Amino acid sequence: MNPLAATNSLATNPTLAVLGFKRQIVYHLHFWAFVAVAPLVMVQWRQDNLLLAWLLVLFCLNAVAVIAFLRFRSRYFLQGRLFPILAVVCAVYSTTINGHAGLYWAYPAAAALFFLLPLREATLSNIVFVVSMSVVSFMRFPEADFWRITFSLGLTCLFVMIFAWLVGRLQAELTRLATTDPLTGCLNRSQLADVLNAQIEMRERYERVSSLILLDLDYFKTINDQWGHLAGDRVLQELSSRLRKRLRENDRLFRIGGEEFMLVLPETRQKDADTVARELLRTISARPFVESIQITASASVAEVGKGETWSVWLNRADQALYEAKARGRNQVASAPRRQEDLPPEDTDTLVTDA
Ligand SMILES: Nc1nc2c(ncn2[C@@H]2O[C@H](COP(=O)(O)OP(=O)(O)OP(=O)(O)O)[C@@H](O)[C@H]2O)c(=O)[nH]1
Repeated sequence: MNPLAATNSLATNPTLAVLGFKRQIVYHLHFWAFVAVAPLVMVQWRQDNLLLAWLLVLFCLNAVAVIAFLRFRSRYFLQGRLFPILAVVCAVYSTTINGHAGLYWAYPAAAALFFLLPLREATLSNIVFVVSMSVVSFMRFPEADFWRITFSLGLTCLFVMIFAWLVGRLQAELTRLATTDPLTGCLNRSQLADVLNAQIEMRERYERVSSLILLDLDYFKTINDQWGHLAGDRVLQELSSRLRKRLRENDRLFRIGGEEFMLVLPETRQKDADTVARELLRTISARPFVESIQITASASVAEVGKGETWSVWLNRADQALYEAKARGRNQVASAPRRQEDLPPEDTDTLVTDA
């Protein structure tokens, strides 16, 4: 696998894009660290620092292994944990035996921790690192140098930590913006295939059956025409919050079109999803929305079938929704299930009204 592939070609969803960039960072970090450290093996060997030379050999071998795993297996060798450990040990040991010549490597090592480890882990590791370097400096250098090293290394860690924290927040915010609909806060279509595929996998592997509900407001165009787009927007916002109130924590709510929503209900059979869909329609029609707007919705329910792809599953639900609309709206239609997906006691395969 080419670790750059995820960002050279367009990633299919924002989560994959972030993973692609993380892989690139890990890949480049190990590559350039290898280029910088490999010549030092010879230097330390010639100076008879055999232990340090072997540690550096280990460092280089780990870099090669990480690069190879990323390229050919698309995963991290030992989860990328060996680089930070070896970098810190080498920097501390090298400073102990080589003085200032070893100290200079402490700064890139401190920065690398923040690129390779989760923020909390990197911060804790760096505290241990700075304290270790301070102890070595105290024993090895004059007092003025000890203070300089402690503060300059501590400040370097602080700056990189702030930078890593901001990048992490920015990444989380961009992912949120890319995966949710700004009007309603529901998930958008970018996650749709992943979420449905995860349910399909649960069905195929563990026989755990999920269902989806498609829900579409009836005659929404007339709301916009009569009360304006702003009122229409507020109806959509209130609708999503009413839907959310009825859902379980594991359920996922998508806005997949203008006034069309999709709910994914893990571990829920068609019969139970049908009950939920009917309740949802009741919560929509029972109380008026903003500006006393009275509205209804139509819904369809489809349980995932064995061997089905997500697009076939969604298509079955789509057909059933069309059926609910055609039969007069404000009702639930169950997508017909294939014979092999039916539990023995269940013969309810027909389209049913709310
Ligand atoms: N206010 C608002 N309107 C939207 C938004 N997205 C889509 N729409 C409107 O939703 C309406 C959808 O109209 P149709 O597809 O004809 O559906 P409908 O009027 O609900 O009719 P049925 O679905 O057949 O019951 C269109 O007028 C769109 O302009 C949005 O974000 N905000």
